[in-house]
Amino acid sequence: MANSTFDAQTISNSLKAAKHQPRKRFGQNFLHDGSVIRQIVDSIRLKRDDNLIEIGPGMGALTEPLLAEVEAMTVVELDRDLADSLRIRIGANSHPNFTIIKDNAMHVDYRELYSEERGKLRVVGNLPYNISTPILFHLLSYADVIQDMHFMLQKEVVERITADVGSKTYGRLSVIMQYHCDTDYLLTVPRGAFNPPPKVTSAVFRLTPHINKPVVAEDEDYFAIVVRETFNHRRKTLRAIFKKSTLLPTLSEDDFAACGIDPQARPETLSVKDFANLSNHARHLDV
Ligand SMILES: C[S@@+](CC[C@H](N)C(=O)[O-])C[C@H]1O[C@@H](n2cnc3c(N)ncnc32)[C@H](O)[C@@H]1O
Repeated sequence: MANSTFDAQTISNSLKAAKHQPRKRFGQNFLHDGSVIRQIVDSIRLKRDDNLIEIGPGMGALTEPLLAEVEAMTVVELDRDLADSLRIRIGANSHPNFTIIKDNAMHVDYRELYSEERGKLRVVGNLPYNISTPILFHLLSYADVIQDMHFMLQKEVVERITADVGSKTYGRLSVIMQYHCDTDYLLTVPRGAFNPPPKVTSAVFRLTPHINKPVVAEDEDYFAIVVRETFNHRRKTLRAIFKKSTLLPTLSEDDFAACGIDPQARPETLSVKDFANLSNHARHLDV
């Protein structure tokens, strides 16, 4: 496919034509760098019959090149003005398989977009940074109907999501996301690729929900509490964290040994499997 026609001038003209002032409260930073747009679209490796969903299409910088690659696509846009101008620009009538949902992505029931015939969802979005983590958690609750997700977020958040155990950025977000999905850092995107430029550098990453989780927490809510409580005190040893916490039981040497974990270890050295072992063991003990 030819390079995207979405250069800085096109976006700037589109914004003017739509008399659209980027709205801070909706996290509106529009992509205008054609080569970045092409790299993002290529990284998704779409097939014609994919069930593609874009969150926050904005002025359509990603939407148009994405739509060129698939037979059907649904977009979810909160800003009604942008959704209306997208309908006109893309010509929803001439694209019977292009659907615009004017709604908050946090309120969408993604299960309704799935069917055996359409297949699992492939979700894409240059996400509004102000609500990025809640949107990710909302989508994780639909992991069984999602094939994969490609998102752009602040580089710092992407580094945390994709961090390896033991690294400086490994934390709660890494463990929870990696419990549910394979995570891949794909590309770094400079501030200048957007209009207006955001304050920080961005990055694109892929989340692929596990079909069969390699590690199973018997109680996922309790697992999330263990992860949160331990990383709230990431400088302390696990022995001290469990002793001090009002939500977790005090663990004996035998308890730690049963989980195969050194009580002197600190949270960032624990793998997802270690956290699952700890929570599966601790949930049976009295606090
Ligand atoms: C960072 S902009 C990206 C726009 C476009 N995809 C691009 O790359 O140029 C985020 C987009 O998400 C929309 N948005 C913000 N909050 C939203 C929400 N809760 N649900 C759906 N869309 C939202 C904004 O209006 C905006 O169009």
